[in-house]
Amino acid sequence: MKKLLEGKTPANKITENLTKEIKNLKNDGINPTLCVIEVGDDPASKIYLRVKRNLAKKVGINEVGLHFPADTSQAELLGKIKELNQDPNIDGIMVQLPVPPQIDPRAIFETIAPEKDADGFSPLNLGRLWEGQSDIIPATVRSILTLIDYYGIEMAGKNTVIIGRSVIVGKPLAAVLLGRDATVTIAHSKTKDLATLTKNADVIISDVGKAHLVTENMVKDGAVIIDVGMNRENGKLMGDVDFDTVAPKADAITPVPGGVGPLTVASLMKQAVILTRKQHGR
Ligand SMILES: Nc1nc2c(c(=O)[nH]1)N[C@@H](CN(C=O)c1ccc(C(=O)N[C@@H](CCC(=O)O)C(=O)O)cc1)CN2
Repeated sequence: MKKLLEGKTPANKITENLTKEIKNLKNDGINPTLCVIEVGDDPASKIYLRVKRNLAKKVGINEVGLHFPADTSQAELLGKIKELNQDPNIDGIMVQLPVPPQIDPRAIFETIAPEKDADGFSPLNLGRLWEGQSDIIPATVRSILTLIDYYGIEMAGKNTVIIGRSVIVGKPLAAVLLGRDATVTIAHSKTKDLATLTKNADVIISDVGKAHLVTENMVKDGAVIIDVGMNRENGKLMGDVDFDTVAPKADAITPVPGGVGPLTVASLMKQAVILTRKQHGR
């Protein structure tokens, strides 16, 4: 392995730049405000929300946290989102996932106003990615692009296999990488011979949530491997890629933890500032 694609250094750089940018906005009387909604009491979400709160404070974003009990109805949540859509003091809105089963995440994505869509999950913003718009994009996708740019990975003409077809990572990532002239294939649970695809890939990006999914015999020498998976095995956090055996073959590979993950929250803050600028005509 030639390069370890660690996320902390580019995340710190984003944080530094955002701090300066927000200071300038505040000097002009603009106070970026992000509303973060939690429904229920998912323990992992609590940790991510704390990280979001702390980073917002660090860079100078005004974070408004709202907590709803786990039995909140979809109608009640959507009603609150509609109110926030109309609130001129709120620049960005996001609802932490997962939400309780009585709430359909798609209804949330469809209700958040596209111009306040901090997660970049609204159908309009997701659709615009296929037209080449890439200023409002899901945080994980932005994080992957940040790694690609920071480490100077050229995507044009690269055979790129994305494993996972989620609406919030796999599909938008395909749109954005097509925009970078990559040759993109999306593989998923019904894909017949995953190894044949991955063995021919210059870049493999996995977001499935299955430990040891990508093994050494599935990867060609010199491939770039980006692992978005987060799995716990005997208490240990690991990605979808068998890091120890795949890393020696790879030209570049993300660690898990420490790769895409640390960039996710910084990417959300970046997006909150982009939304703020747009709403204030900057
Ligand atoms: N509305 C949203 N909900 C969720 C999102 C999202 O982008 N929007 N993503 C995840 C959770 N998440 C942020 O919300 C998140 C996930 C992982 C990390 C991270 O730093 N991971 C570390 C490991 C952390 C650990 O030890 O558990 C890493 O990979 O190195 C940050 C944020 C689901 N919900």
